Amino acid sequence: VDGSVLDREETYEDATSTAEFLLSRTDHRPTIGIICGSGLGGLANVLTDTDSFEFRDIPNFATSTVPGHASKLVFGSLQGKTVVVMQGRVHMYEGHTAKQVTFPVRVFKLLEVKILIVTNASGAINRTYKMGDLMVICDHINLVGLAGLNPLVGDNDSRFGPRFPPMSSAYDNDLRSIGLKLSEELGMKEFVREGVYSFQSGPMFETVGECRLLNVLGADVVGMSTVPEVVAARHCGIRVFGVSVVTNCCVMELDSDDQEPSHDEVLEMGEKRSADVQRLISKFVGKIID
Ligand SMILES: O=P(O)(O)O[C@@H]1C[C@H](O)[C@@H](CO)O1
Ligand code: HPA
Repeated sequence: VDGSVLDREETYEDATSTAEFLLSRTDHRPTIGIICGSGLGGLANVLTDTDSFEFRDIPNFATSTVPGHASKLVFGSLQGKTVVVMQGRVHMYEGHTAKQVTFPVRVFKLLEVKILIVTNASGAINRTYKMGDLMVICDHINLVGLAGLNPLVGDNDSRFGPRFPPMSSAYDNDLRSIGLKLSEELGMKEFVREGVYSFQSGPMFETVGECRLLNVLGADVVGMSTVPEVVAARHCGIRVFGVSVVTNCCVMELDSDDQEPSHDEVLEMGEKRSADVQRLISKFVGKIID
């Protein structure tokens, strides 16, 4: 597959050699990893004292082909903490396997990252949500993973985690409380929600019937990423905090005049909210004990 670098299952040894590659080229020893969603990579630009690597120069990393995903791994300082930021991510719809998409998370584990912060763009299923809202993710619905396309399928390497990991508290309760309290302190209460992210593989946006189905299932938003990374992180014991930017409202009625979603609209709204996301995540990093 174009852009994919491994044609076999990524192993613990692959992750070890990638981690060693990075550790020999930076003095940073991050305890917090951050993955930036569509239009949200600006966060990497507020780090200081940075060491930056193009994904294509990192052994075993895949490269993103999606506009709005810079494909850089940036180490640096943020609010007095050492962090590693993926400025952009790769998605399964680009042709990568779930294991390739989550390989960076396993490398984070070997770098001794303890907390993963994930951001993404999503479409609103919940009819009370508005474009531009931020949603602290409290749970996910992994339709793709439930159907068998997930990074934990295949041999389990117990050096990463157990064969049967629980996912019932995937999004850390304490981290969510800190994030929500902080959003109030920052005057964001009016547009910050807490809700459920549902994952579909993409790259097509959803039909009306699919949106209605997701609504019945209890989803508040839908997107095309994040969940594989969260599954891999929880498997290896990394705590997770997630924020989704509602970049568009899903079309819930056939033959309506509602605007159809487009990636341009997603990027535009992602960039509009990017300063707020940066502010929230930066202060959050400053507050948490890693
Ligand atoms: O990486 P994220 O989940 O933020 O990207 C979303 C999902 C698709 O990649 C794209 C659709 O516009 O944005
Ligand atoms: N659907 C799926 N993924 C998305 C959407 C959407 O409406 N908006 C941004 N990412």
